[in-house]
Amino acid sequence: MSHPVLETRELTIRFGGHAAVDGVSAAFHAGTLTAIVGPNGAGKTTYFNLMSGQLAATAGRVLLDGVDVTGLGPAARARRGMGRAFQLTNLFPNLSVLENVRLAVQARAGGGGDLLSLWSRRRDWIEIAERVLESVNLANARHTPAAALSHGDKRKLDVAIMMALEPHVLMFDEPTAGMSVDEVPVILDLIHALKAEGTRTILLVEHKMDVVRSLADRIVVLHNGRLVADGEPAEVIASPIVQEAYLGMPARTTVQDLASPALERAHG
Ligand SMILES: Nc1ncnc2c1ncn2[C@@H]1O[C@H](COP(=O)(O)OP(=O)(O)OP(=O)(O)O)[C@@H](O)[C@H]1O
Repeated sequence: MSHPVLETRELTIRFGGHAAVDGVSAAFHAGTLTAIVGPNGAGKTTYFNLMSGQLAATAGRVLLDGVDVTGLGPAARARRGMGRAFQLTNLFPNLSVLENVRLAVQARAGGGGDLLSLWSRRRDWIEIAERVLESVNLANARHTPAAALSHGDKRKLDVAIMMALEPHVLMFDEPTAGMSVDEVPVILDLIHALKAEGTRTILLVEHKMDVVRSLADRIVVLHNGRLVADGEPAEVIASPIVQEAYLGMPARTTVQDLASPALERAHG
């Protein structure tokens, strides 16, 4: 098998005495979409934050393309090709959709150079930005200020900005959360298309099991900060440890989302 693009080794973070992520080792390969699931508070978002550099590990390591990036912050990891959607902190609220994406394209290209060449390159950047906006179905809103977008469109813009940076690792934190029914397929189709390219390493935190089923090549299950299952979707969903973890979880979480027929019977 090829070398992993992204890898965590015994990755741990403690808040006070509590290990929110506890010795998690996993490797992620190009062309694979991995869904990270688990009950509320399992440590999924914290694990994402440790991989993207938003949080610093208490122990363990993160490797990106074989390089130890544990000590690097989020910007340095982004420059090495890690993209994370749905931070919503990347948006310039008063700039148009197109300007937001154009700035990301420009940042990727490296904004340096003299004014004249900047000006001619600016056209190329705008063209690339337009193409990215087409791909997320946001071209019609190109002149709308980011602040005026619907929640769903803000999420699409966030994906567009991530795409403009041309990451080879893509992390989606609950891509469909807070989206209207008609907005959901656009984001899912986009993730499908990125996956179909077959070259990217895609990670997804997702509660909705139908979304996980339709997208994931592999499921990693976290429970109390620990990795408790890792494998093919059908196998993982059927495993006793997953059923136990989900049967034991609080009411807010969606048991039926993870339900296999056996689990449904247990609940029915
Ligand atoms: N900055 C922090 N300080 C203290 N505790 C934290 C912090 N961030 C997360 N935690 C704790 O770490 C645990 C894991 O939280 P995390 O948000 O990663 O879980 P999750 O699996 O993403 O949950 P959800 O599905 O509800 O989003 C929780 O017990 C949470 O309270």
